[in-house]
Amino acid sequence: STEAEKKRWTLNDFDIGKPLGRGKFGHVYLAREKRSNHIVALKVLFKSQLKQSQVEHQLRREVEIQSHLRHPNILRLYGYFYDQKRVYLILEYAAKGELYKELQKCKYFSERRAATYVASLARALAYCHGKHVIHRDIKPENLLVGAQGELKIADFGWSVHTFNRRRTMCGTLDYLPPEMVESAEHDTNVDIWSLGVLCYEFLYGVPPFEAKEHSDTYRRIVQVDLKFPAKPIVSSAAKDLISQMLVKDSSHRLPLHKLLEHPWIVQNADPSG
Ligand SMILES: COc1ccc(C(=O)Nc2ccccc2)cc1NC(=O)CCSCc1cnc2[nH]ccc2c1
Repeated sequence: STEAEKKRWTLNDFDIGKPLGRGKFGHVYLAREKRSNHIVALKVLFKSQLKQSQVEHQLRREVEIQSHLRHPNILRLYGYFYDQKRVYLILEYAAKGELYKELQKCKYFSERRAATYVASLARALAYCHGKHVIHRDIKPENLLVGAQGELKIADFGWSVHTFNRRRTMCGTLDYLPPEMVESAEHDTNVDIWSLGVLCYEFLYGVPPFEAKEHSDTYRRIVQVDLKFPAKPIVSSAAKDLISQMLVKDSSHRLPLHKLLEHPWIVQNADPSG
């Protein structure tokens, strides 16, 4: 681990800048580490709220996992520190912000842009699975964009924030695979399903099983009621890839290394990611 992990950081090591957003457990600020002038995102969590939600162990486990993850498409957790009332997470700052805002702005992405994002996420997930880390909750709200336009899985504390965000994101179940909706146990193949849902949303601007009522979304997911709209026009190669990922039996979903060899990815993804 680098010196960043070992050092005992304090708030005095940072100049605090503008707020970047807020979650249930606290706010995130742009910050600059004074000695190195390194720009980071400083996430401030209130111990009182962590305690009353019994998530301290969750946070400790997550900090432990994140401190070993090093991948260009996974947002870094450089370190953490705490004072009397708060815990501070020193996070990588993604200069181009939240992907879902970009998706809302341009409705849907070109096939090249979608394939480039899907390929970089597949590489990041393969890296995580290699380290036995799964359920990197990959939906647009959890993806940030770095200075060079590269995607970063930001992972807002998946089981905590996402639950919180899922409720605040008007309770979307859209990204859950059948086995999670049916609350069976899940494995790394849940991430293939979520990546398939994401690929669909990148290309069509809406998730594949969207419905007005929760119960309808639930039914569409467990029945894998997959339909491709006539507009926007999407290549059959893209539809073929999505159809191989959104498969009910998790063991029959296209594995990540096969995804990276799929013609649609090979022909459309920018290799630099
Ligand atoms: C590795 O990442 C994380 C690791 C852990 C946690 C976390 O809170 N865990 C937790 C909390 C409580 C209980 C249990 C677990 C959160 C993140 N990541 C984020 O929160 C991303 C947005 S903050 C950063 C950031 C960067 N770059 C930006 N550019 C524009 C906005 C923006 C925002």
